[in-house]
Amino acid sequence: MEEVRSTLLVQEFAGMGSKAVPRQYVVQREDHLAIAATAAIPIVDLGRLSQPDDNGDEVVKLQQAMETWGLFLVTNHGIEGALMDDMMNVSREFFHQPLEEKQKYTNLIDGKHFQPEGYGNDQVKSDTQILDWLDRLYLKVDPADERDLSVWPKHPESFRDVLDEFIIKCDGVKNSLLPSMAKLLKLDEDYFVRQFSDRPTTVARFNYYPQCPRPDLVYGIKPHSDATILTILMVDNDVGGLQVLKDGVWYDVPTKPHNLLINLGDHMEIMSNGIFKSPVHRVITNPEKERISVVMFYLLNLEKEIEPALELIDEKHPARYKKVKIMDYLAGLFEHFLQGTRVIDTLKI
Ligand SMILES: O=C(O)CCC(=O)C(=O)O
Ligand SMILES: [Fe+2]
Repeated sequence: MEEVRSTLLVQEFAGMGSKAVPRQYVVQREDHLAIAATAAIPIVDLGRLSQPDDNGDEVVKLQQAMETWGLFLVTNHGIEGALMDDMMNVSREFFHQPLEEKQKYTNLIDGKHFQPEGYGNDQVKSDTQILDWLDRLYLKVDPADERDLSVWPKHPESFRDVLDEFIIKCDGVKNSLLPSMAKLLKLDEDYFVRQFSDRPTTVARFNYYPQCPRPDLVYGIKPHSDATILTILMVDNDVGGLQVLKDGVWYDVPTKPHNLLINLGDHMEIMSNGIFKSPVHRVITNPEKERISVVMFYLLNLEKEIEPALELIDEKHPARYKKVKIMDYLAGLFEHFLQGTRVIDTLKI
């Protein structure tokens, strides 16, 4: 199908100060601001969780979070507040540059053909598609030899150095969570760490949600679950907007300065045979304030097949998901996202 493109990035449109929003962004439903409450997700102390002799409460909190919300906050995670602030600040500086500067990293080849990496907004596949109210920068960071540095910002000048350090630190957070997750499933402690040993994929995504005159009509990001093992999010300290769906009800996700949010992904739900949950979440817009999030997506090697861990399967606990190659999983992702459906549901047995 011929690609149809919107002519403006969201940030440029928002900057015009219009009180209306273009029709491509308008959602055809009305429930999306009806929020019950704030999600009671736990805060897990990662330092204590990693101490074998003194981690009782933290393990219980982690288990409860993984089996109900699929979401939790972590504190004492080893990333200095100053580095988190730097990462947020250089991201904000990047988005605040003039359009011409950001377009040097565009995600449109020859101004036309969409590629996931780079700066821009949604891939537009038809003129009836509903767009999200965000611009983003999307960078593959692992395997490191597959980085396309032509779309890695050179300005602000410290962007790459800060990101390099942030990547290493977030990787450490991921690696210190995986053994506890495996133990909760009574798998070998290094079960998940081993899965990540062979050229896994990591993607960094910088989301910029400009202020929006009609939060009642427009999504920052439509409902979805992440196609990852897990996702680490650093969200704006001052502006909420992330919401999670549980038992048919939407909840606000709380934030705390310098905490990180951990969001389990579909591939963890599959490998845990449904014991751990990959939450459906979305972002709503804010009429007064812009919002930024920095997100690290952790996937295995895309050539790998995933399935429920064989150790979890027996006569009483049959496999609940079919085996799937990660690459094939990702191939169907965007279409499902647009339809408001989930790839994982097509694999349920
Ligand atoms: O901005 C956020 O808080 C969430 C972003 C998100 O869900 C995503 O990038 O997949
Ligand atoms: Fe997400």
